[in-house]
Formats: sequence, structure tokens, C-alpha cells
Amino acid sequence: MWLKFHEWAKQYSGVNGFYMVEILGTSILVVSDEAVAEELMVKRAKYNSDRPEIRSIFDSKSTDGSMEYLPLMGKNQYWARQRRLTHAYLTEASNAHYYGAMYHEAKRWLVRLLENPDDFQFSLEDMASKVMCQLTWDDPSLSEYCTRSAWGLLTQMSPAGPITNVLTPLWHIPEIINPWKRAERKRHDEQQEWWKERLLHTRAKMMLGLQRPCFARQYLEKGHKRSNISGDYEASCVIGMIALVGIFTVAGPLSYWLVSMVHHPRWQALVQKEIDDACQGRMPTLEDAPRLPTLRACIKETMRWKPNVPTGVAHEMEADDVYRGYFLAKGTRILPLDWAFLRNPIKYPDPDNFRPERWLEPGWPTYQEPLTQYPTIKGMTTFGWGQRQCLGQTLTQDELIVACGALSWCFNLKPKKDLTTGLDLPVPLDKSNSLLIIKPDPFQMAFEPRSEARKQEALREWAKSEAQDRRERYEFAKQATIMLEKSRAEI
Ligand code: HEM
Repeated sequence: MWLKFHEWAKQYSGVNGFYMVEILGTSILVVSDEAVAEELMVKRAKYNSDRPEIRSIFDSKSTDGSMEYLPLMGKNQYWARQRRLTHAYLTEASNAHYYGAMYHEAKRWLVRLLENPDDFQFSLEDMASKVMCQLTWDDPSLSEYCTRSAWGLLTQMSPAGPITNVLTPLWHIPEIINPWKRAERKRHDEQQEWWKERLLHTRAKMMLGLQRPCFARQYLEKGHKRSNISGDYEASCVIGMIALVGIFTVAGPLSYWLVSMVHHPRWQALVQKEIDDACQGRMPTLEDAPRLPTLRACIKETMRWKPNVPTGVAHEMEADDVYRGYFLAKGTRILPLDWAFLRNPIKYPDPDNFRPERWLEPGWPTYQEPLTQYPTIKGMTTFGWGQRQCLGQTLTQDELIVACGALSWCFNLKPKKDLTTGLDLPVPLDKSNSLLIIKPDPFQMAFEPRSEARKQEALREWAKSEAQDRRERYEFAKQATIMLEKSRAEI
């Protein structure tokens, strides 16, 4: 879809940097120039920060007070308070370096790749999911269910999901004979039930003193007083949504990182050398990031070259407006076409090719100093615009540095050989699903440990991290039991 929109942009945008298209009765202003997106969604954010209704999700905008999906909400009171709470929790977590969750999960992932490399697509998503489940509920074992649940919502909200998102009148068939509504009811009810259970479980553990810090505990201790969240139901939704939204968003660039590195062994070698020099043989951490500009440049270039939300996320206009002489009616959708922004040949010369040097060498339009700070992915058009801009930019950057850094430290990422012909199996560059957040179609590749010593060190690192995690959980539970017995004795 983004390719078609881009093709039309070349034909119809002209010097305006936008064009209007009617799709099944909906007016969409497709924006192909960053400056226009800035003017409409940042400078005029006050009137252009609503969301379009997603037909196949009950009350997606939360107009009727369902309060369920922060990123899909209209610009209303629920959105404002949930955005505030999400921002506060994610900022606190990033200041605390995610309480070590990213390091722990990256180490687990390396060992899973050593033991079962062919399962890399699953273990990659599972790593992202475990990080989020750890942060939200202190329980990485919830990851598989959480990923399935995220997949269900992502499919439901995407234009390429149920047909009722496109042929919207079908949605209005009475529920009793409407297969799409019935399927959505089931998906919705299961998800709500699961989110609610998570919060109740957290509360039950807190009463026994057994709940370690996490977003759910943070809310139950004090969140409702500071945030105006209306109660358990809304809290379970906003916390559940934080867990869901951090899975495929991060897994997308991570999957494309594998594609970039397999196709660009020279850059892979440069990243490996940089890590080896800067970290003197150990796995990189976030403290090393200022000394790893090549790693950051390859991450950023991967996100530019293969953006994982290529259509962008639509805003809806809240009032009539006249823009550059054109009348735009209230309710018009503004689609910031990220694929077009990131393929602008003036800002990104040679846009179709992977050129990390554009972030590292003076003379390129996107070069910025100091290299201890730049390149950074924060502020990329990929993260959206104005009042609706993504809240997960720091988390994404940190997780990509940790995960891509760990991969480059441990493995040579290579094509896999066909066992019969001995030839390299292809790693396609342009095959993906077409949901709102995309990922490459399944492919095969090889994860070759860089040396036996590295492999052994990765195994040791995970054994150490796992033992420490067990010890900490055990000590916490032991202290809680002592406290509980003491308070019972006092009664
Ligand atoms: C590569 C990773 C990611 C990309 C490309 C991405 C992209 C986006 C985009 C395009 C939007 C909509 C912006 C707009 O409407 O203008 C958005 C919103 C949002 N993102 Fe992200 N995101 C990523 C990661 C994350 C992560 C890791 C989290 C949190 C754990 C997160 C949380 C959110 C939230 C809560 C919103 C809704 C904001 C609102 O509607 O007010 N995102 N993201």
C-alpha cells in the first residue's frame, strides 16, 4: 500500500508535498513532504491530533468511554491522562536502565540463538515481549501470550486485517449473524480479561508482600492518586497496552537489522570492530553507547532503509481548515507517508541503498555532531508527529543498542547454505506482511559464533544473569515471608 501511495505522490503531489485521495468515501490527505507534516501536525497540532475510527474495533476512539487502546484513542480526556501516565512510567524506567531487564533478556536471546538458531524469528519477538512483560508485571513468562494478544490487536486494527476495515458497511450487520463482530467480541473479551487478571494478580501478590517493582505495582501503590486514572479497569488497560505496544514495534527494526547485516558484511565487520575496540572484548552496555556511533548509524540507517510503519499513523482533523489555498474539511485523515519522507533524495541521497555513512561523515545532509550523541533515532519521522508522537522512542533506542550490540558482539550474521546445492539461501529485501506495523516474511539465515571463546562467554554471561535473577527473586520472597510471619505473630 505504501508503495502505491508513494507512486501516486510522485505523480500527484507536485510542489505541494501532499495530495488528496478518496477511498470508499473517506477523504485522506496523503502527505509526502516532511515540512507539510510539520506544519499540519506540529504547528497546527491543536486541531489535527485526533484519530480516525477503526471500524473493526469496538469504540476504538474511546468516544463512548471504553478507555482501552491509548494509541487509537481520539483526543479526549482518557487519552490525555493515559498518555501522561505512560510517559511518566517509561521515563522512570529508562532512567533506571530498565532495572537490567534488557541486558538479562538480550543474554537469554543469545543463548537461545546458540541452541536453536532456526527459531530466531520467534525468539526475537519473544525477547521484546519478555522485556515488556518484565517491566509491566515483573513476569517474563507471560511473553508468549502477550505476543499473541498483540498480534490479534495489530491485525484487527490494520487496513489489511479484517475486510470490515475496508468494506465498513459489513460491520453493521447484526452481531448474531456477523462473523467479524463475533470474532472481535471474543478477541476483545479475552484480552480485557487477561489484562484485568494481571492487575488483580499483582494486587494479590502485593498483599502478601511478594510483588517486586513493576508498572502494575507502581500504579497500585500510588498511580491513581497522581494520574486521574479512573480505577482498576482503566489501569489494567493502560498498563496492558504499554506491554503490547512495545513488542512488534521493537521487533520490526530488530528483524530488519538481521537483513541489513546479512546484506552488508562490510558494515557488520565495522560494527564488530567498533564494539571490540570500545568494550575491550565484553558485551556492550548502554554506558558504551557514546563510543559506538557506527552501531547507532547502522541501527538508524536500518530504520530509514526499511521503516516498519511505512504508511505512518493517520491523524484526523478536528476542524475545517484552509491549507495553502485548499479547503480541508473536519474529519479528513492526514496520512504522514513515512516511506516517502525517508526516500526523499534531497535529504537522503541514494535513498534506496543502505548507506550508514550518511550519519557518520561530514558532507551528507543528515550528518550531525557530536558523534557521541548523534546519530540518534529519537525524533525520526518514523515516530510520528506533534501531540501524538510516539512515547517509546528512548525505550526503542536503548533496546536496539543492547540487542543489536549483543548480536554483533557474539555472532557473524550470514546467509544460510542450502544443504543440497551449497549455495546461499536468499534473504529477501522486499517481502513483508502488510499490516500497520510490518516485519519481513519468514526467511532463513545463519548465526555463526564469532569464536569458541565468545560462544563460551555468552553461555557464561547468561548462566550468571539467570543465577542472579533466581537469587534476587528468592531473596525477595524470603524477606516477604519473614515480614508476613512477623506481622502475623504481632497480631
Ligand atoms: C521502532 C519502534 C517504534 C515505532 C516505529 C513507533 C511508531 C509510532 C508511531 C508512528 C506512533 C503514532 C504517532 C502519531 O500518531 O503521530 C506511535 C505512537 C505510540 N507509541 Fe510508538 N513506536 C515504536 C515503539 C514504541 C514503544 C517501544 C512504545 C512503548 C513501549 C511505544 C508507545 C507508543 C504509544 C503509547 C503511542 C501512542 C501515542 C498517542 O497516541 O498519543 N512505541 N508510535
